[in-house]
Amino acid sequence: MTKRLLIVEDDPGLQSQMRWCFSDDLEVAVADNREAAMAALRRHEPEVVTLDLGLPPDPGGASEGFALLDEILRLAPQTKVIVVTGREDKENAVKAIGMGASDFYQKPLDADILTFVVNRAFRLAELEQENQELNRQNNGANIKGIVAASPQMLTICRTLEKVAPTDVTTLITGETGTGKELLARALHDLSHRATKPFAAINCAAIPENLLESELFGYEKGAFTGATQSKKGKIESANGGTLFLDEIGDMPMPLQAKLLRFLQERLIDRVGSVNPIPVDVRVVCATHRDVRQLIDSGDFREDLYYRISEITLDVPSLRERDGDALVIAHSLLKSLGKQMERPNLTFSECAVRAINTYGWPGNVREMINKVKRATIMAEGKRVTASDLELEAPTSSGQDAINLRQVRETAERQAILQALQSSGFNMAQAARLLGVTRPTLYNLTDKYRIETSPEASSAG
Ligand SMILES: Nc1ncnc2c1ncn2[C@@H]1O[C@H](COP(=O)(O)OP(=O)(O)OP(=O)(O)O)[C@@H](O)[C@H]1O
Repeated sequence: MTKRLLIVEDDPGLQSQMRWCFSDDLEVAVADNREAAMAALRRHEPEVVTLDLGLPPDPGGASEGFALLDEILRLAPQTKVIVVTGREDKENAVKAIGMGASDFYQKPLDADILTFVVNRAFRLAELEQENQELNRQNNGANIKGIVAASPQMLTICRTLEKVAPTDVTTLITGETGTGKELLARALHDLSHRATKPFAAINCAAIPENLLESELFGYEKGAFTGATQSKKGKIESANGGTLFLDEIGDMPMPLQAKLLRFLQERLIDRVGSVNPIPVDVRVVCATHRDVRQLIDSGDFREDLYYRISEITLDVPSLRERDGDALVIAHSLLKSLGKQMERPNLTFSECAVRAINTYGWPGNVREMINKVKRATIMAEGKRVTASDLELEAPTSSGQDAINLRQVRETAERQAILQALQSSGFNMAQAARLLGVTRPTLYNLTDKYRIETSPEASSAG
């Protein structure tokens, strides 16, 4: 991306000397008074501004320069402002730094030093931007491995953070591929048990006759083939967390045995009469409707109450506002890196397709599609067809002129950014690549509500 510099200088001679210093590498705008400088700031959004403090109507003093410095930092606080002062004007330089200027430079002009100071400011701006981008990717979830921006998932993450340090038995429900196991691992990682084992077992994947010995272990000679004793999953999780996936598929006889374990915290290995005490935190998950299973007599109600001291209902991807795109971006980045295809981006049609598709297989399905696209994409742009998705028709198709197309797209992008950021204006502005004041102007212009309540009511 081209770097942009704004030179605020009222002396035409100095203006052209400074322009000459930089115009090869940078996009340079020049302003000779406060009003012109603010207009240029809004228009070009320069990362760096050099600001001569002695501007008209106070060219001999610094009042106008300070007023402008203040205005710049209020409108675009991330801008790196280098104040240019007179030869012996240390006092004003110090005052400007105190107000938030990032550096100062004293006249007379020395091209080498000025270039050095300006480049350093660009580097600083770049680092700050990278840092912000990293924070954005760390996303609202703030839990390792979980990418989320939707208010629905952020609420789940905050609940998870509160529940994790406790030992309460937690039931995680949600469609397949929504991230139930990921959340179970996060519960473990954020608990005091984090350094102890996390043992997972999928109750639906193991034949009924083997599940009991898998869970509870067995003693030597307990059955044909039991040539030596073996610990079960529950025992191997001792001190840590036991994750029972697809608990809704657990056979009835084992439900009774599990209930006894949850009540007494003792296990009986198959073929043993000596109960063994085990200290585990239990987390269960299911994609099935447990209430329905209870009604149909396939799940014990007493066990249900035991395992659901806290329930986390994970919404499907299509129910989460803005998550699909945020997760897709994150996957494209990580898979692109893994497959040595960095710097891939989604085309506009891919973005629309990701946002409109229903994702029946949720995040797991998305991983497969993005993986495929990472392999198939020609060039740097991933298209909807690389993702094996249908490209939805452009929403601007029926618009009668370019302005309408632009406004429709702008409005949609703003709504999307607000939803993705949980209506955090600073974060939404960053997502859109505009300043916060610009975003406020745009939400006013399009009469977009800036709070989640108001927007869902509307
Ligand atoms: N919010 C998320 N951010 C990043 N990765 C995610 C997210 N949700 C799910 N995933 C990834 O998607 C895949 C499926 O998630 P997971 O296995 O946790 O789903 P699940 O609900 O347990 O599925 P199932 O019910 O089929 O067992 C995993 O690779 C997981 O890391």
